[in-house]
Amino acid sequence: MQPKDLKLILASTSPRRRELLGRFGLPFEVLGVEVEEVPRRGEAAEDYVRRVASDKSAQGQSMAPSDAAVLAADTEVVLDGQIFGKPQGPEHAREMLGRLSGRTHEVLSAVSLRRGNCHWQALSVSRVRFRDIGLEEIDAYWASGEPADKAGAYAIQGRGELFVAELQGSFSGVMGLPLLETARLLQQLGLGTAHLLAGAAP
Ligand SMILES: Cc1cn([C@H]2C[C@H](O)[C@@H](COP(=O)(O)OP(=O)(O)OP(=O)(O)O)O2)c(=O)[nH]c1=O
Repeated sequence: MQPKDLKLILASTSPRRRELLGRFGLPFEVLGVEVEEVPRRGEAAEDYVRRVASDKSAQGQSMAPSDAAVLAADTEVVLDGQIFGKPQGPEHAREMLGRLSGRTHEVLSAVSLRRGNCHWQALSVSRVRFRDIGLEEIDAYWASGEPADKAGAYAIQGRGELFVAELQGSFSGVMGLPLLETARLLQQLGLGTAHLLAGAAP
């Protein structure tokens, strides 16, 4: 049973997150948030994603009704400890994908949930191995428009899967909202897994 009067808000502009949260069949509203996404000097990638996800949910909470539960997330690609955000243009995408080619990187997705004074967080870490990618392929991929707004300049849920030789971890986490970790956080609101598995009535 969904707790009565639960108002759930997804603080995100990402269509991927909307689609992924939508899989549970829960009613929720979406609020766009925009926070500064700049790692601090010496900040570890894990601390950075957690901080940004937390900033997003805090900003969402400041705009939402006071009794609402607010969910937000942040996803970053990490190679050799370096954080790859979204590409700023074709050169940047070429550089990122060139460096990811033939290597294994991590995708960190932090999820943050707030209600009232409570704050819960979860982190999903996945390892993704790319096959070797040619320059011609990178340019063709950029021209598709898919990499532009994605961390690491690729989308595993789209054509970018053609680069993926191996995935260890969470497909939804790489895509932007790890569903297992999100479900665990939603339990804090009284939403059990059985409720999420059943989905809401159409
Ligand atoms: C690696 C990867 C990332 N992404 C996306 C997920 C995120 O939308 C984006 C990373 O940027 P984020 O800053 O995490 O999110 P966002 O700016 O798109 O949305 P929000 O409003 O919630 O802050 O990259 C994919 O869609 N597929 C992938 O395979």
